[in-house]
Amino acid sequence: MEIKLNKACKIEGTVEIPADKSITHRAVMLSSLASGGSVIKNYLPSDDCLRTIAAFEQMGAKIKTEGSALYIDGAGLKLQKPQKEIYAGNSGTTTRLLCGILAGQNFESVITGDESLSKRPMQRVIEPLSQMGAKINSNSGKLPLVIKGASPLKAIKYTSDKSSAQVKSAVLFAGLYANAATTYSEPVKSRDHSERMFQAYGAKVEVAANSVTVYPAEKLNAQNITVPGDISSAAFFIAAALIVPNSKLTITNVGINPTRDGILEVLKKMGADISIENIRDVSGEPVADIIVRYSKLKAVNIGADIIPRMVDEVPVFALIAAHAEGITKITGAKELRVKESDRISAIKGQLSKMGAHIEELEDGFIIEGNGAELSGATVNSFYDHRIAMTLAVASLVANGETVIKDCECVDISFPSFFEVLKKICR
Ligand SMILES: O=C(O)C1=C[C@@H](OP(=O)(O)O)[C@@H](O)[C@H](O)C1
Ligand SMILES: C=C(OP(=O)(O)O)C(=O)O
Repeated sequence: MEIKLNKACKIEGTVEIPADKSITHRAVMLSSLASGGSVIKNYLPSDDCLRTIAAFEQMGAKIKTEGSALYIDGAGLKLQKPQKEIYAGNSGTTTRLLCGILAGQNFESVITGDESLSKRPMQRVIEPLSQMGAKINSNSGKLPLVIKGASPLKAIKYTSDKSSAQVKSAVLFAGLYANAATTYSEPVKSRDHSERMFQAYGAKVEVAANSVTVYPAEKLNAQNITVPGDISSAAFFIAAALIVPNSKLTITNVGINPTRDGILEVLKKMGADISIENIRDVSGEPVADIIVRYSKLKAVNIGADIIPRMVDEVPVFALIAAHAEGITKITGAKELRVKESDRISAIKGQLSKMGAHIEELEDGFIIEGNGAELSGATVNSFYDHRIAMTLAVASLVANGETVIKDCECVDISFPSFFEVLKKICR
């Protein structure tokens, strides 16, 4: 699906951001592994989360949808062997977290995915889970994966060389099936939704600065969870309001978990007019309303210490940096090369086509913001939802028409993106 967009006069109004993708995945997984009936309110019905739901239905969880809620009758920690392979679609989170759960089962299972997912690295989960005793065969570290679980798994102390919530969560899930406490350490703390939610479902977890210890569990307790809005989805509208002159936008129900709020911290440093109001707790996650006004921004340098807190926002941040005064350097973002597309190369290529001054680094970008005016062009999303949405926001400040290819990929994380965008563009 090709989408054509034109320059916006301003961004105005109030939007409620759809539910968090990371939290929806985890809530479906933990509810499926729990004993009894859980309710997940305000879940995200995006393609990636639907893959997770389908996977657990295949393994014995009974999942019913009613409006924006999911009713899950858990299968317990020991799942049923799926009758056929599990298709994870485009979703890295489904695949990697599932590996941790399948490692602890008494059966062999197979995970496959789409073309993009089949190119993504899985050795990062194969390695710790193999140390724990699972037997995993792969296509040179890529999908399809054949996972033969072991019971119990062997507890390990694992130090990861990268900060990845997916690897961490895979090890934590496997730790529920281990013979003793399992500890995972990482260089910079990655998103901690798993740790928070494990505790809510009754698993024993100890959290230190950059490490987490999980204890074996006999059972998990069903829960009622409300999923907050996704800051990674909100980031596109924050960006739009910041760079389109005369804008003012209120974004309600945004998760502001401190392991996810790097984008807000960096934008404030750049001089962004962003206020965070009505901070509250929703099912153990901090949530707020965010008011954003068009702002004159100054360039900053960001690196490996903050990237894990804004990893999925880097593409749209690059666009914002192209509107700041001065030169922004982004480093420590090499992980972007192994997401749904090579996001460093995609952003450099497509924003350059629109007239931005961007240099590509192995692990980031150098972006010259001074007065670069964007022009409409025909650009490629590479079937990557974050690239499609970044280019849609870029079109709002570009002269002339922008044509974005293959926009159906927004369904991966934000199916209503273009409707919401239409509502706030004047
Ligand atoms: O755990 C999660 O829900 C996610 C972790 C991040 O990936 P990595 O763990 O590979 O950094 C992020 O990019 C992804 O969108 C969701
Ligand atoms: C990288 C992403 O997701 P996943 O790894 O789950 O495919 C994303 O949503 O930007």
